Amino acid sequence: MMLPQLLTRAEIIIDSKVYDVTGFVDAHPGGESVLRQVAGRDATEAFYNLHRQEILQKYGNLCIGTIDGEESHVIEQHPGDLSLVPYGEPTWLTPQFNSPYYTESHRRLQKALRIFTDTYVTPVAQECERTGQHIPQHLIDRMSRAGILHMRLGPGMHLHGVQLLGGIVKGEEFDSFHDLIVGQEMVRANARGFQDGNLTGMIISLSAVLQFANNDAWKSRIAQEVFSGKKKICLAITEAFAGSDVPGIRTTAEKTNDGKYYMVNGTKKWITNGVFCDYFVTGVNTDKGLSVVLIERCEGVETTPIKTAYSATAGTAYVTFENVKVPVENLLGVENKGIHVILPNFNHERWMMSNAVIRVSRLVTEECIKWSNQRLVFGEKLIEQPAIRQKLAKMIAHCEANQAWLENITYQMTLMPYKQQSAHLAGPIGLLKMFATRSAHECADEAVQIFGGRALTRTGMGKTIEMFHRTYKFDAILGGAEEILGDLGVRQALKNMPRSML
Ligand code: HEM
Repeated sequence: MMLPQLLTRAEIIIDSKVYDVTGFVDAHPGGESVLRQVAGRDATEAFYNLHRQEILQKYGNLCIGTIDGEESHVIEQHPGDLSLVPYGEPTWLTPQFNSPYYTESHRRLQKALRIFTDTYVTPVAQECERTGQHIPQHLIDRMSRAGILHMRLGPGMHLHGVQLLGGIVKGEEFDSFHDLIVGQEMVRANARGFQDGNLTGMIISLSAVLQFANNDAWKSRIAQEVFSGKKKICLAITEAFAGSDVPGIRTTAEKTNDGKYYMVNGTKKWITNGVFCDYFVTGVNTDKGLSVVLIERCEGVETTPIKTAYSATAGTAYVTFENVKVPVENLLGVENKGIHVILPNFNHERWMMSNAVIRVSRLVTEECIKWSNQRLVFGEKLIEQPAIRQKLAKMIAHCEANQAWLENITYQMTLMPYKQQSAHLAGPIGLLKMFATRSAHECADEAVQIFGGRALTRTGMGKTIEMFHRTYKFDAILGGAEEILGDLGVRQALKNMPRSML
């Protein structure tokens, strides 16, 4: 329909608002001619067939007015808002549903963290993912002040007395469901390389220092430096020679004659955050077995970035230790019994990875539901195709099943003392992570088919799908490959099988 003469050739209407694109046509990523073709017309349908509402929010300065007597129909999302897309949120955040697990304290944390993530984390995450820059200090400082660095380690004494997000939740009341919320809210920044670059190394290594340091004053110093954001720490276990096969590592630590130092020699590979870390919680071979020592960056420690499928913002490193002198006080746990330092932390790491990939699978599903309702093909919306609805059904089912299983395991974590968790939950957590990444595989595959060519480009409407399809394998490999974890789950279950059942 041609619109009133008051529109000049470079003005268009989208959802009852008038945009003057005169100064924008040359810069339009979709080209100049498409805009000229619709100039002077209502371009609502053409626009939403190819763009998201967030683009209009970004280019809000082009809007010069609203058509008299008309109202906008498309909802604008603001920082902190819940998604209104069906299945866009887990059921506990869907008003019509109930949940036995979440208290007011959990809900307060969710709200505050969503605003924090939308406002401060997402813009930085998107930029770092694009440029490959490491996480900036100002964001680390802001997270530190809000207690987010403490929270990301999960429940524990380290949270006691800490003000969380300005005091809305007490450190003492923080449990595994708060932990679940922190993980699920922060991954909504939707930048897989940054997700790991955002100090994931700290989560999986500082916990070992807190639990196994042999000197309290030393432990407090390291913890204070890291929680304040002044120093960065990572876990250095895997090697070119040994991935999930931890006992196979070759990095050696030999005691000096005076017994005061270890001389460390060897290499580590795939070390998340290694490029920008000050401390390395490192697996080494001592004379009779595996030990874990904290190595401070010094002469003899070299880190080189490894190019991975996700952005360099993760700081993934190849690390070389050459005659590195490490004080024996930096030993964590007992010499030659390092496996007891490494194993307990695997549970939280695997649970945390499952938590994240389950939430991102939902985000991908939400993108597909939106796109299917937006995209016009052969004169009708994509969602009119039964084949598309089948794909969405499968994706939704995977997301819902995984979230329910995750919440069940998380509930057990809130009640079981630490020792019981190791005995009873290592297997179920392994199986959960295995299944969550199998589901991610299914969701990534279906999402690409739904988005078509746009799922193969790093910018534009399909960018979330492109990234997920390119990176979900990080979750299927890191922290224990699917096959290893499935096997662990079955072996642990069989340990508890009574002989009388034979
Ligand atoms: C205020 C109006 C508009 C703005 C601010 C705008 C902005 C953009 C931006 C930022 C992109 C890059 C893709 C992305 O990041 O998603 C893009 C792509 C594109 N735009 Fe626009 N656009 C506008 C109106 C239109 C209209 C009315 C049409 C068509 C009639 C159009 C056609 C296209 C096309 C064909 C692409 C390439 C998209 C693809 O291949 O997926 N744009 N636009």
